[in-house]
Amino acid sequence: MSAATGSDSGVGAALTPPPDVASPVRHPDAPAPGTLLGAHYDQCFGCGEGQLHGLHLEARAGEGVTVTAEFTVRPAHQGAPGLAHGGVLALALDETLGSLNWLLRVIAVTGRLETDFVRPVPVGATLHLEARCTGVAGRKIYGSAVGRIGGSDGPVAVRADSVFIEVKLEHFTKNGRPQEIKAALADPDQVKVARAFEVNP
Ligand SMILES: CCCCCCCC(=O)SCCNC(=O)CCNC(=O)[C@H](O)C(C)(C)COP(=O)(O)OP(=O)(O)OC[C@H]1O[C@@H](n2cnc3c(N)ncnc32)[C@H](O)[C@@H]1OP(=O)(O)O
Repeated sequence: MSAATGSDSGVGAALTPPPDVASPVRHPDAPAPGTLLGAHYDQCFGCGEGQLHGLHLEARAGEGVTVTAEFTVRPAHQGAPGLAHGGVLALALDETLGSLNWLLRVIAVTGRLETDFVRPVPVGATLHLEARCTGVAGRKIYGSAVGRIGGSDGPVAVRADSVFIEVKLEHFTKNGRPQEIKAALADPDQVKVARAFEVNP
């Protein structure tokens, strides 16, 4: 078997929802449209305030199962001189798509993320992201996101389609490094504990 085929290659793991896909259902307790979601975990590289060079991405609940988010590219995020690193842009898309799970109130992790890099994003630019859940099929949660430069009507810089897979809390408690898991679970703020793992509070 060649290295580019077989079950470990990811080839064939479709991003197209199956015919029996269900429309996503916004949880009744999801934050109202317009609400800032805040960081789900202060050490998250995507949104956490505790990460000096993190993206500090700010996501906001939208209508239905949609979110908007913003992040400003800083010098620490460069790939080529003066330009955002593609991996950082993929992270911004991943984090925004991951925020959708909070509106569904489902614990899920990224299984697949396919990204189009449409135009370069300079340092100092603010990327305006929009993500929407396009369907749910069993444990698979499908989503799409787009990032525009400078404003919600700015030119498209990046796009992504994703499949998140619903997991149990044990996904984190069994696989995460114990010291961080213990610290996160010990937070006296139960909402913070819930959000660190995106668990229904
Ligand atoms: C708290 C939230 C933080 C959010 C942060 C932002 C999001 C992230 O970056 S999360 C971190 C990055 N992601 C990860 O670390 C995930 C690592 N991967 C894993 O742990 C596992 O492969 C996992 C959990 C995704 C799937 O494993 P497992 O639970 O055994 O799935 P499995 O039972 O094989 O498959 C379940 C279904 O998902 C599908 N599936 C599994 N993996 C994929 C994939 N990569 N792509 C597409 N579909 C997939 C399967 O085909 C199957 O579909 P069906 O039900 O139709 O047969």
